[in-house]
Amino acid sequence: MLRLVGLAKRYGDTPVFEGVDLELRPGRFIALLGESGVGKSTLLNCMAGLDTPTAGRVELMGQDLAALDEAGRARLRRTHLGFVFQAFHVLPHLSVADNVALPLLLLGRNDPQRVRQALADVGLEGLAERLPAQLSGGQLQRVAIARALVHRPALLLADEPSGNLDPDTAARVMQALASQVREHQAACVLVTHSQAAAAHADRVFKLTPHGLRSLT
Ligand SMILES: Nc1ncnc2c1ncn2[C@@H]1O[C@H](COP(=O)(O)OP(=O)(O)OP(=O)(O)O)[C@@H](O)[C@H]1O
Repeated sequence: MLRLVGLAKRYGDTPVFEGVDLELRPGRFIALLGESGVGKSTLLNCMAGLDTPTAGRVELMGQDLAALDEAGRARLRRTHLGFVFQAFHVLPHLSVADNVALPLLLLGRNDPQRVRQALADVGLEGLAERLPAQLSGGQLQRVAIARALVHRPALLLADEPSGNLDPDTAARVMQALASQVREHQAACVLVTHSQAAAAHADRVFKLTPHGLRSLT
């Protein structure tokens, strides 16, 4: 599903991380902790082919991302990936429901029932027709999560998805991610500073400048 081999990233002369190895199989849920600035978001972006590592290899669904062109990487992402970004990247001129429906439309699917279910999973059932400007930060974050889940991707990459949420809503959102893993055999990489969020994962790793260290 996802394999990282000797992954390294540097900006000019400044190393971010090196020696990152990981193998993630379907149905596995891992949490990634690490100090601010250690490169967790950069690593997630490398996993998605949105950033290019300086060394090493990323294999997604058995394909070496470096061997694909940009269109090939985009196709792979569209089909197999759900990504919750730290900055939600919600489209401002589309309603909540239309934002969440986007991954399905890009795959040529029209499934309002799936959209309703994804919104209900994150507790936004009443807000489908609102525009993003009419939502709170935590509600926007949940739109981003519903959008990442709606097409039932094989791999979920979530960057601090519970960061802006109160404990009850955070637990509900983590539950939505976890059920995607358990019921649909997705794999999930969760970047978080929250121990409560990390507790939903099967394994917890800490990203250090010299690779991933297993904490559990
Ligand atoms: N375009 C860039 N040029 C130079 N350095 C960069 C660039 N983008 C990120 N960095 C640096 O790379 C490092 C990793 O950033 P990243 O956002 O991946 O960290 P993070 O672990 O996700 O941090 P946080 O927990 O605060 O979100 C940081 O030290 C950051 O300053």
